[in-house]
Amino acid sequence: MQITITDIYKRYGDVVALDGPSFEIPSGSTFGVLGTNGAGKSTLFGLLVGHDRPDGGTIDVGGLDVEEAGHRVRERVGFLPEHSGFPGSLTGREVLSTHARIRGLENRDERIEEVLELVGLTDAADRAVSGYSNGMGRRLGLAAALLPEPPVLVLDEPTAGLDPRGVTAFHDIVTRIGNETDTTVVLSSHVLSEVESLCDHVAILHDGRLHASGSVESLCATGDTVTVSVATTNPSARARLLEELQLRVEELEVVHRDGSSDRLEVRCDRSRAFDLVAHLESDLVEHFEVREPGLEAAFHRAVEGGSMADESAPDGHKLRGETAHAEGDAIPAEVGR
Ligand SMILES: Nc1ncnc2c1ncn2[C@@H]1O[C@H](COP(=O)(O)OP(=O)(O)OP(=O)(O)O)[C@@H](O)[C@H]1O
Repeated sequence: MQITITDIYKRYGDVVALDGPSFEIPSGSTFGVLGTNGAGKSTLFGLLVGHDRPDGGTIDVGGLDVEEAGHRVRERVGFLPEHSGFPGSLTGREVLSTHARIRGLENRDERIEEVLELVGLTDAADRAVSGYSNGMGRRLGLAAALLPEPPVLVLDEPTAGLDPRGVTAFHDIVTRIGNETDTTVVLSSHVLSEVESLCDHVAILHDGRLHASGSVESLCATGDTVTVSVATTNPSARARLLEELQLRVEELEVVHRDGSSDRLEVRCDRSRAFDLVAHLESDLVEHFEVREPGLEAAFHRAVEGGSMADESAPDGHKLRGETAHAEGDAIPAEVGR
């Protein structure tokens, strides 16, 4: 089911949370909404699932306007909010049974078994939710969202706070949903590697504005830089190597800034990559890895490059880059994992 977002505005008092982004979410895609903290992702999701009303613009879900046909749209959209909680004394199965009753689902027992199996909670279904781990709680929330077989699934930071096993389990479920159903999955995340592996399309928001959207493949293909990760022999070797590289390689950008570690991550123009690698043949270096620009580079380019509205501004007042600014160390720290 296709979703079309057109010139959507939302403000909270003086804060403009969404400043007119427009983009399409293709039917059946797994779509990532990316952005810096406060970019407007959760606000957008709140509007998309009909929990809140926009101050301007429209969101169309499969031909229905969210504002005009709120109830019918909500039937089409399963939602896993960023924070969800269930009464701890109920078992997982009882939680789902309550949700199914509220939704008026037929064949409810059968469907409950199906979603329990899909999210890997069959064995834990009769345990009280108070004993569930964080990851199990998230999977139960996903099961509840999936119960009515919605054609659209919206997941707000679904893996935030999960341990690596929980993250992997969640990824497997989302991949399965993507492969085995026509569901349009819309998710937000700060972990770019996660979005790159799960999603086929993305939108990048910053300060409530759209900075890029399209297929992951097309966004990643436009990079002209390479990233080099270097493990040095110790932190002082790291400092010496960095000093040497900065002297010898033009326009070197340091991606990983932690001076107390022996790891160094730098980015440079593709044309300088040979120079860079030549200087890594040194006894300061344990090993290194050269990476093609991925979604991480596309994200930084988009955030630093200005919004799409700036590019198309007819009066020329809003020049590319004028309104956008990188938020110093905060961006690599948040998204560069
Ligand atoms: N209920 C609210 N009242 C006031 N301001 C709000 C409210 N909800 C969001 N905002 C503000 O709107 C902006 C967008 O917030 P939002 O939560 O949508 O961003 P986000 O991209 O989801 O951020 P994060 O990645 O940190 O979760 C922020 O400046 C935030 O402080």
